[in-house]
Amino acid sequence: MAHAETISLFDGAIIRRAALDSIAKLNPITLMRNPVIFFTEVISALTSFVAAEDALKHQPYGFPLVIAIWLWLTVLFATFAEAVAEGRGRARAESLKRARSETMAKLLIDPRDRVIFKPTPAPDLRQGDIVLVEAGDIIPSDGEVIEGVASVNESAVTGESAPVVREAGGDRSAVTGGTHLVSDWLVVRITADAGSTFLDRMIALVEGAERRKTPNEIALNILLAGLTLIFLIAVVTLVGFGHYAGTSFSIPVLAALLVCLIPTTIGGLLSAIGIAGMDRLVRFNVVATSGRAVEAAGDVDALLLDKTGTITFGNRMASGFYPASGVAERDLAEACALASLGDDTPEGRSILALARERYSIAPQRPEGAAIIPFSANTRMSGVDFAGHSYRKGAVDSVLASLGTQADAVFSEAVARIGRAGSTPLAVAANGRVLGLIELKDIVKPGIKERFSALRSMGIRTVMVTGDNRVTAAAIAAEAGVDDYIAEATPQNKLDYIRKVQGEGRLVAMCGDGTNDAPALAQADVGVAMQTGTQAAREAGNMVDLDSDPTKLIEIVEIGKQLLITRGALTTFSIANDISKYFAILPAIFVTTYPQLAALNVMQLRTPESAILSAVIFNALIIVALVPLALRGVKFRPIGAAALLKRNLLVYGLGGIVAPFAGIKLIDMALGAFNIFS
Ligand SMILES: Nc1ncnc2c1ncn2[C@@H]1O[C@H](COP(=O)(O)OP(=O)(O)OP(=O)(O)O)[C@@H](O)[C@H]1O
Ligand SMILES: [K+]
Ligand SMILES: [Mg+2]
Repeated sequence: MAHAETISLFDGAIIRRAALDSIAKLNPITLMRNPVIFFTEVISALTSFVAAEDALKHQPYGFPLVIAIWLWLTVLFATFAEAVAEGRGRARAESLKRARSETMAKLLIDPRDRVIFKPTPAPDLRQGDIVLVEAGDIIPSDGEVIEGVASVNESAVTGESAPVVREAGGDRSAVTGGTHLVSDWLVVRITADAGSTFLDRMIALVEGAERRKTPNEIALNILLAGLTLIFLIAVVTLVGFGHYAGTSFSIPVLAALLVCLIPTTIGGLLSAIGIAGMDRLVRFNVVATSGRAVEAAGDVDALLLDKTGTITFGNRMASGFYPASGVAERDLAEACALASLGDDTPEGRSILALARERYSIAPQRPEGAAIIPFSANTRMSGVDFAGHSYRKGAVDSVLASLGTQADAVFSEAVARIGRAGSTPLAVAANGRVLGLIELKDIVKPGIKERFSALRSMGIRTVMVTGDNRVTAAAIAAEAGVDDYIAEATPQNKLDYIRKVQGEGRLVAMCGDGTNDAPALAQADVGVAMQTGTQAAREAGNMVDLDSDPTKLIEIVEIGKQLLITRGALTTFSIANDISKYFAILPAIFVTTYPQLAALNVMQLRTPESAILSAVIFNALIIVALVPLALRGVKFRPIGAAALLKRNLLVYGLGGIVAPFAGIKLIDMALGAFNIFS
């Protein structure tokens, strides 16, 4: 999380820029997106006309003018809140922009020839171009490794400076533009046009340029607009009532009353809360492409995880050959090597390496060989040549394809490998099973404790893997997941998510492979590992730059915090009304009904001062709550009901009490300067 440099809540440069931006945001056309504040702007404009007339005819600094100024300030404070939230993201975007490379790419004219290349500026690269990247080079754009193995320093994007391995064929084939190659070379097929690379999208996201209102925000906005309308009707009714009672109210008084009653506090802070949530994720090195996903994370019931590369480190390496009865180990090793000849996955390469190391077997690819590449659906790979056929793959898949069954010795060997948490691959030559390969993998450390933390948050963890049952069970036990599904195809993963969603629950999925992409796209929260494939990273709605599946804990906390903050400030905003009533209503009726003076519980000095104090409080409270909106209300894992009770108490009761104190103080301060005495 190194690049997540903390930006102070009150960074001077951000505040100055936000002050300017908040004025630009007064443009009514853009402000219309926020109905409550737009309405406040209309009221402010109307009051300004009255105030101008009053200032010309009567006194230059009269009550209408002061009210008009504070109504404008209310609008300005609301746009300021949004501008500050955006400014923090912008500061982060600046540091990312520095990573955007203006490098020259080595464009290969003929991908088979790694010697002749044409130097091409990175921005001129198009999807499908093939480039060579050598040690010391900056990777010019996003792409997929089609040849080579190399270590890459991705700190420009992830902040993590330990190099990561990038290689052709497997789940670690994606490279990101702006990162740089530390060793060896790679041939990369470019997968993004200039302007739409991962870095470009990340910059646009943190700048807030791509922010759209979430369905929840739209719903809340509709509710707030409805409340505004109700208060408008109430105030109009009041005018009629006053008329009947022989009182008439001036426009500034009515405007003040109306703006105090409509939910300006939450209206002004709503978008800042959403932006801040996304921003908090970035600080945890998670890039969310949709605000909706962040909200969904707050309510997730189940988390699905891929095994290899997500729960385990994912560098599955061949570690042993286990021949079937009557087969020599060397013959098995040779068959394994032949079956892996065209297999460009890390698993395939590790098998060739082990055969070379143990038996110096290094077969050449025979003339006219037909390569059968690995697919997540068949769960096998192999080669056919000169009437021979070699296959290797998941044990059940290989046996099923041959129509044979395993004998007891073989089954025991499969189980033994599985119990160790390794993956057994069955190997067959010309229809006969010759034995097994063991692929070793390691569970990421600390994962068990983190999963138990998820459990205490009420989230079920389910591992879904293409691997066999025994291995799945062993890894599931080691990692401490609640449940697992073995021998799963991409379709199974998708079906499982749909089933859980069908029960009305929200599902998160963490994965890294191309075969996880459909599931990542279907999940409500799809977290792709940065180490994963391009397809996975595009299908999900979040990318974890640290490739840590247990990061979901932080993601869920941030989602919950976002929902709680919004709820708390809505409660606060609406609770405020009660005390503003007590400030304003006695003030405007006191001449007609002197008995109402009894309602003046705050003992405010004069009607004008009471009304102005309420308006000033109403404006200042927006600014006062900006830090809370940006930082978020602290999330405590104490259960939904307890949390609701606590927040109602703090923000509901606080919302009623705070304005009494605030308005009284402002009234006293005005008195100290003899204003509207
Ligand atoms: N290169 C390969 N050749 C043949 N078979 C393979 C190869 N790689 C993996 N397999 C087999 O296919 C199974 C499914 O692999 P895949 O990578 O699709 O799993 P997955 O569904 O992504 O689940 P996970 O990543 O959790 O293991 C593996 O468990 C293994 O038995
Ligand atoms: K208000
Ligand atoms: Mg996988």
